[in-house]
Amino acid sequence: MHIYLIGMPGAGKTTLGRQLAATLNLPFIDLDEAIEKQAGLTIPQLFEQKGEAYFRQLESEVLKTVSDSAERLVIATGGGTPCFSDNMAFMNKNGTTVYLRTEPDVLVQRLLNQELSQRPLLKGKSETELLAYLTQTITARQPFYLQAGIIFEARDNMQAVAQLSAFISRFESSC
Ligand SMILES: Nc1ncnc2c1ncn2[C@@H]1O[C@H](COP(=O)(O)OP(=O)(O)O)[C@@H](O)[C@H]1O
Ligand SMILES: O=C(O)C1=C[C@@H](OP(=O)(O)O)[C@@H](O)[C@H](O)C1
Ligand SMILES: [Mg+2]
Repeated sequence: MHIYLIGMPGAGKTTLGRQLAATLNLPFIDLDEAIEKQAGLTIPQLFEQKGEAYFRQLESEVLKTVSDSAERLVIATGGGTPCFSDNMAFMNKNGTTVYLRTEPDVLVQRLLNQELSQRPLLKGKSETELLAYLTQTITARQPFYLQAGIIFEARDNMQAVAQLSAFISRFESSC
């Protein structure tokens, strides 16, 4: 049974996922990185050259391939992963899903500190446009995100990892 981190871009799936894996002494997989490896193209190249529909199909396939591992993994998904195909049901069947819930204004501040060119759906947006896009997208995605086994508000990083691993072990022992 794997641990799947889900949530909006900037929620900390990759960052917290890596820390959680180190804390639990489990291998870490970033789904976007696995997709890039499989396609031989970066995420921006995939969107540009093949289009989003192709990316979503590949995303669903790679989610299933990496989940085939007999070893328990911490998997950081992409922001859209739970909302396409049967991915959310698949993840709930194959492990513990954790929704890293973050308010749009916090996401904007984190994302503005970063190079947006690596995130094709956000690229070229001003602060106002980013806030509008994230607010609207959270509303659309929330019905999927809220199917997660655990809903977690990430705060200070080090504390967040300890809290999150305690939540996961409590959740899994109650299942
Ligand atoms: N809990 C947190 N507190 C403060 N900054 C964070 C937190 N989680 C992530 N960040 C920062 O936000 C940015 C996006 O994080 P990332 O892990 O790439 O998010 P995701 O994979 O969910 O899109 C990074 O600069 C990261 O350092
Ligand atoms: O929100 C999305 O649909 C996407 C989020 C990205 O992952 P992050 O959530 O790590 O940015 C990546 O999978 C792709 O650019 C699409
Ligand atoms: Mg990520």
